[in-house]
Amino acid sequence: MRRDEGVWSLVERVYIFDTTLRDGEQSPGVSLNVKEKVEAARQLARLGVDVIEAGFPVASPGDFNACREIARAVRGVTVCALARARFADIDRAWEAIKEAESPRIHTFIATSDIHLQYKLRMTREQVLEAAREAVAYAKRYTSDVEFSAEDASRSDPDFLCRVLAEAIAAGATVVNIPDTVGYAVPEEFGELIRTIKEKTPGIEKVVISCHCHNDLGLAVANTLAAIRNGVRQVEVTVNGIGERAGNAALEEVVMALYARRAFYQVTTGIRTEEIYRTSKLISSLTGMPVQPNKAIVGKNAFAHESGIHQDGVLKERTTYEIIDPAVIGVPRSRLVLGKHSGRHAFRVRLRELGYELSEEELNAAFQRFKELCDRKKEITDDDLLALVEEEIGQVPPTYELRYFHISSGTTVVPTATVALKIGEEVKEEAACGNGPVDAIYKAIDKLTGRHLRLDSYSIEAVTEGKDAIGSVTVRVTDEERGKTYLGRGISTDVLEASARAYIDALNKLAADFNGNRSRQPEGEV
Ligand SMILES: CC(=O)SCCNC(=O)CCNC(=O)[C@H](O)C(C)(C)COP(=O)(O)OP(=O)(O)OC[C@H]1O[C@@H](n2cnc3c(N)ncnc32)[C@H](O)[C@@H]1OP(=O)(O)O
Ligand SMILES: CC(C)C(=O)C(=O)O
Ligand SMILES: [Mg+2]
Repeated sequence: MRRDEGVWSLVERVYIFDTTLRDGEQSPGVSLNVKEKVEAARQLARLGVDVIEAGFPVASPGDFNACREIARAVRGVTVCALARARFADIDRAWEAIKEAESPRIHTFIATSDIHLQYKLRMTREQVLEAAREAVAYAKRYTSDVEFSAEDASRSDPDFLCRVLAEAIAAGATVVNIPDTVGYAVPEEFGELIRTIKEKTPGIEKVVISCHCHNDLGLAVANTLAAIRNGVRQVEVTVNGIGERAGNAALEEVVMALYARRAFYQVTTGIRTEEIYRTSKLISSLTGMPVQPNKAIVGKNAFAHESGIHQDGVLKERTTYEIIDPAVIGVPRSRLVLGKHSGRHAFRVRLRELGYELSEEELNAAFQRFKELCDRKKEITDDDLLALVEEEIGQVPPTYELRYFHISSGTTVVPTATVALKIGEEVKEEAACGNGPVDAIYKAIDKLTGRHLRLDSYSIEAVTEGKDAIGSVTVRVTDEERGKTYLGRGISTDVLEASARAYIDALNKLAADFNGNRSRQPEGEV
């Protein structure tokens, strides 16, 4: 709890208890060093969480040091450390966080019969006693003591309420109700909170908290159900990381309360514009990538791929977005150009790239774009640039590539069959060559009746990845007329790009011949 809030005012404010550095670090494979934990804690404070659970100091010297450094470094937020219901754990926890501006000891013990019988090997009476003693012992160190009834959702509610009452009587200021194994479902969990409120003496004096795990994918739903029933502290982690399937995701809970504030009628102290940055930082520190379709912070959370949605968003963002991405610190939504996109989004992206195309040019470029989409998963800006440059740089085509076929390999003579549309006719020719490109060019020569000298041929990948677009540039000379032409072709298939480049040069030659090289700069020969 922040100092300036005073102690436990029960206004309609939901306190955000971040356990990324404790339960989040319990994610298999995650281990943060002291420096990384301090960096994360500073960002959590910037985000505006109320409590940072910094670690479990008895677990290791590293965790102890991390808690101590966080307690020293971070201000304006409560720093909390976890301890079993054992004096030695509590001593260690206090030692680690005592320099915090606002320290909290969080002690816990399980209350379900299954945990009592098999794990703790304790009777109910012993657990009651341990809870009471642990809270009272922690209370000697600090006024801010949280008690958790581990596996509360699988506990006998009457016994659970008795334990909570003991903890409150011993001085707990927050009682936490964990759904430790993610077993609860929302209606049931909400009901449990109601029962606790009705049946636990002293409950009105403390903040009720919940801590939900995601084993059934219900951690956020259960947390929201708990809030609806009176919980005013929620234990969450950034990106939902944590033991097994993780914990309730901070960003999802916070943004559900934000987006549906009229429904929930509660607020948090989170600076939502820091959410995206925090998610990125935690992902990079923990090495746990955020799945693209993750709510709020996934790469696709504000990306629109289909034409109808893109058109809607361009006309009015709220048609397909319930949250303005700027609110969580993402500058704007992304229109992803792909095979489901339409002309509106295509035109807008080209405009952003500096191209204002005529309707005719746009339609031609759009058709090429759709063909490209069938071959390439994601169309990048570089792809678009290459495509549009080629499209608008074109002269009226005398020759159009219809198809080609290649037979090539180490033991055969490369042979190409090429079909061109010339005027209204489609003609086909075959030729052999030194290699597949040579064979294609010879077949094109046969079809056009022109014999150009190939002065240079170069190829480069204009985009990245295995499905990159290849750009071929050829320089050819019409020896009869002593003129040289540049041709450029692009495609994900380098042979097709080669054919297109050669045909581009031939079209320039033909246009020159016919006196209608309208769009080519003078001198580019
Ligand atoms: C639901 C949760 O997330 S709880 C937090 C889980 N986090 C962690 O466990 C991470 C840090 N843990 C550790 O580093 C170690 O487990 C330690 C240092 C805490 C303990 O290590 P060890 O002493 O070797 O014990 P170990 O972990 O094998 O067993 C746990 C012991 O604690 C007992 N225990 C478990 N929870 C509690 C509790 N809340 N209060 C008191 N005792 C408890 C168990 O019954 C067991 O006792 P036993 O040794 O008498 O059988
Ligand atoms: C320590 C407690 C709060 C916990 O992490 C759990 O029960 O899941
Ligand atoms: Mg947990």
